[in-house]
Amino acid sequence: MHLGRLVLVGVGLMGGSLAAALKRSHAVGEVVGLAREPGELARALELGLVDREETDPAAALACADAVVVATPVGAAEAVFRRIAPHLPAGVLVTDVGSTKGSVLAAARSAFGELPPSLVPAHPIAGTEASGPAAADPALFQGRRVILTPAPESDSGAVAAARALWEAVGAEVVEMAAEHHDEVLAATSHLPHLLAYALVDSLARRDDNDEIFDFAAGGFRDFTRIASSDPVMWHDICRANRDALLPALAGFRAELQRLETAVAEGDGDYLLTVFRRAKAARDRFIEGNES
Ligand SMILES: NC(=O)C1=CN([C@@H]2O[C@H](COP(=O)(O)OP(=O)(O)OC[C@H]3O[C@@H](n4cnc5c(N)ncnc54)[C@H](O)[C@@H]3O)[C@@H](O)[C@H]2O)C=CC1
Ligand SMILES: O=C(O)C(=O)Cc1ccc(O)cc1
Repeated sequence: MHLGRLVLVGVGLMGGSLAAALKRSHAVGEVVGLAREPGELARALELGLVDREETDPAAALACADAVVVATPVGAAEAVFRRIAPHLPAGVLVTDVGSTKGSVLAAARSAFGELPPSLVPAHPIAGTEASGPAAADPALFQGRRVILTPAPESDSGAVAAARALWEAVGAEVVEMAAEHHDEVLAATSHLPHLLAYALVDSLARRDDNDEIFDFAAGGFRDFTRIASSDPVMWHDICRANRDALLPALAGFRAELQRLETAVAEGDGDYLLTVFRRAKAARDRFIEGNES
């Protein structure tokens, strides 16, 4: 797989990492960053993540072989509207957003109908860091990327998206957007919301200095997740409301049951839950190490 020109909209952790990885594997000739205003991509240029900054979408998209949208998901519709009039037919459009139903809806609204060359993607790789300085060419190596093509998606475009992600070392799987959003609501969006809620609720206590002074490992792990980019997670929680609400309701019921067990001194229930959770985590780690 070789792309002559890749147009990147959003050159932060994800966009920057993809550009760096494609360059490292010699899978791309030129990376053009489409900026909102001149100078926006200065740092990305300095780091060699993009070769050229363009603010004019027509100039950026001329001769493009692929377009990757790597902005927070709330910006997707505005980005699609900006590129729509200048997108040559058949050019692959993909993204890295954490929610997929919202990206398909944004594209339908911006383009009028879904372009067959649009193949939404979600790399299950990342960190709490953001911005171009955090870009890492190895970020996708050995990680999964979920493609969520629509029925309208062209099979050639799906194959091109697959080849792009495989070129940076990812394992590509396909899934319906709705199923993706339900799975990720439970495994990613709910945990981030819980981490933000826990850290915020403790930080707002009067004795918060002492709480942070004596924070043991467990709380520290939650604080790492809660230091993720607030705008990005605000966008995700709004975009995936329909799947996140049932995940939250299910979790609230579980928490309620645990509260009852603590109140009633029901050690059997606590031990059952803790043992089951530990076994699940141990199995998960073992499966991911092999
Ligand atoms: N951070 C992570 O670990 C992961 C993030 N994602 C998804 O990747 C996407 C990007 O996330 P990050 O790279 O972490 O964020 P980031 O904050 O590092 O980068 C986002 C970039 O988009 C630019 N941007 C924002 N609005 C824009 C617009 N309207 N037009 C052009 N550029 C715009 C920002 O200037 C910034 O450079 C998000 O949709 C997120 O849900 C997916 C997997 C992992
Ligand atoms: O930093 C972490 O623990 C993450 O979970 C990174 C992450 C954030 C968002 C995604 O859509 C996928 C992965």
